[in-house]
Amino acid sequence: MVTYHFPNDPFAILLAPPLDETPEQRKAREAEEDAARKVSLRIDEELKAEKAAAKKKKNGVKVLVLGQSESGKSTTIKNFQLAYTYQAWLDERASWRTVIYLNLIRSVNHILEILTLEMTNQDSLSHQPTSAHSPVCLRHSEESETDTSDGETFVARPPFAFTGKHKLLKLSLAPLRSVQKDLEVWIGAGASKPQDLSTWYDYTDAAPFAEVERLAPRTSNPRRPNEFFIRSNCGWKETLNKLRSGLSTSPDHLQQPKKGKQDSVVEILAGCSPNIKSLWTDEVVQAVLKRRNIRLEESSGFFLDDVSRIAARNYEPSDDDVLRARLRTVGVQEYSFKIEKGSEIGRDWYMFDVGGVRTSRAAWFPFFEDCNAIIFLAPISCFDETLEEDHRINRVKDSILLWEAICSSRLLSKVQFILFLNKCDLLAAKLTRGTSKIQDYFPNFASEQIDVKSVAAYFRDAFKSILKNSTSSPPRQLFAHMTSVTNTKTTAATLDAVRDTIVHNTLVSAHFI
Ligand SMILES: Nc1nc2c(ncn2[C@@H]2O[C@H](COP(=O)(O)OP(=O)(O)OP(=O)(O)O)[C@@H](O)[C@H]2O)c(=O)[nH]1
Ligand SMILES: [Mg+2]
Repeated sequence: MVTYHFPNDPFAILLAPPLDETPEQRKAREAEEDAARKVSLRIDEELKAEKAAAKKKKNGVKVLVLGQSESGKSTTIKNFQLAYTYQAWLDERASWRTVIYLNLIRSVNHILEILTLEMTNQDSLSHQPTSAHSPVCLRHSEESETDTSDGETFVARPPFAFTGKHKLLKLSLAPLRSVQKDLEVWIGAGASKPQDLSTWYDYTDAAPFAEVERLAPRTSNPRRPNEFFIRSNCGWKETLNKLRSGLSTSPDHLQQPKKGKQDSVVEILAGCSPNIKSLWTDEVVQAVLKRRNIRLEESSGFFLDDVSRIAARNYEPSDDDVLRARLRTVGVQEYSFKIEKGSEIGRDWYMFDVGGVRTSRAAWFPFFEDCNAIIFLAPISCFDETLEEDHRINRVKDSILLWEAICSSRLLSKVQFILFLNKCDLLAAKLTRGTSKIQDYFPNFASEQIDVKSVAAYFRDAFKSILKNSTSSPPRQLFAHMTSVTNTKTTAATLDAVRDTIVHNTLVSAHFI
């Protein structure tokens, strides 16, 4: 029997093995203690690694990419990936295939819905005795077709020449509706539409984070709820990882796609490909879309022109496809890059991509704390459009309100601002068409010349004067760029300039220069 001596140590007495411990019990105890020691060592190692990562991050450059939904934030980050971490980009590229399928199928289903509506309306009008031999009468607004209430202006429009071909196309492409539903479940939150706020009695706030900042105590750090936001499993990086591993991104395990489901999507799409092409190139369908002022080719996630290539069984997404693919960001997604060129070679960059819909913006605030620069995207082609989440609000006006709040944030008073006046390619197309007049939406626009340059200059001045009037001291310089971030060539040059600006200003504020 072993005798133990505990000179007045109550803990040692408490933890001591029983005095009558048998050799077997001792062996089991020692094995248990050994396992516990290993766990403790592993935890120590993890804590050390976390501390090292936090220290490294402290020395890195932190950039927040902000702007309303569909302003091009994720696309800008994709450009950074392309330019600075091409291997990671390549690893991820194939996973975008499912998202591109969904983008394509959504466009097809959108056309089918409109076609069905138009055919039904025309059918019911043609059965009315007065219109049997006369042109179909439509209300002047492009959307309503059958309302004959008093006081409306009506214009006579020739009926569309629908034939049996359109009925057949509708029938043969009908399975795509359930494929879309499957893909949406499969992809998860990023595939869903944002919550519709337009039926709310009150307008929602453009910058709900301003209220969070106002309420935050000035002395305390607005601590980041790290685990929830950064490791949020609904960010698109996680979505892509799951798509790559063939798992459902839906939290509901009952919704897991059956094995081979992706193969069946590929098969259905390949089978539908000729009919999709026939639908998209059909003259009557094009006329329907035109009359309704729908320009699918300018909306996000447009792939109808590439249907034969994308619906091929061996389809692999190209860089350009990935850049044009649309997946809504939900939560906040962190990206890290190492600068591979110039004097700052080896420096770590951390970029944060956020969800831009109004209801997501309160979640931005915790990331304001220690950021060095903000890239703010304002899509200026949207001067005549409204927010998807609230059709009462003009998109450029929303961007301006958002910018005002960011400029007056106390926490951001020392942060470098870089403005991307984005979607200049779409602005050019819109101005050339001449269907919308900028003065109808921004009556102060006074330039005689109406082109991309003058419109961009008008908005740049508006953003600049807001920054100038904000309270920061010393006044900050605004670096504004006209961009079309789906164009990788022109964007690469902009990103180099942005990188140099951010690095320079970060060093200046750290008193290194
Ligand atoms: N033509 C054109 N399309 C663009 C441009 N910038 C972005 N897009 C497209 O617009 C869509 C939306 O872009 P995203 O980068 O996903 O927008 P986001 O700001 O991240 O949107 P949220 O994640 O909802 O906040 C994508 O399909 C892009 O390909 C541009 O400059 N020109
Ligand atoms: Mg995004």
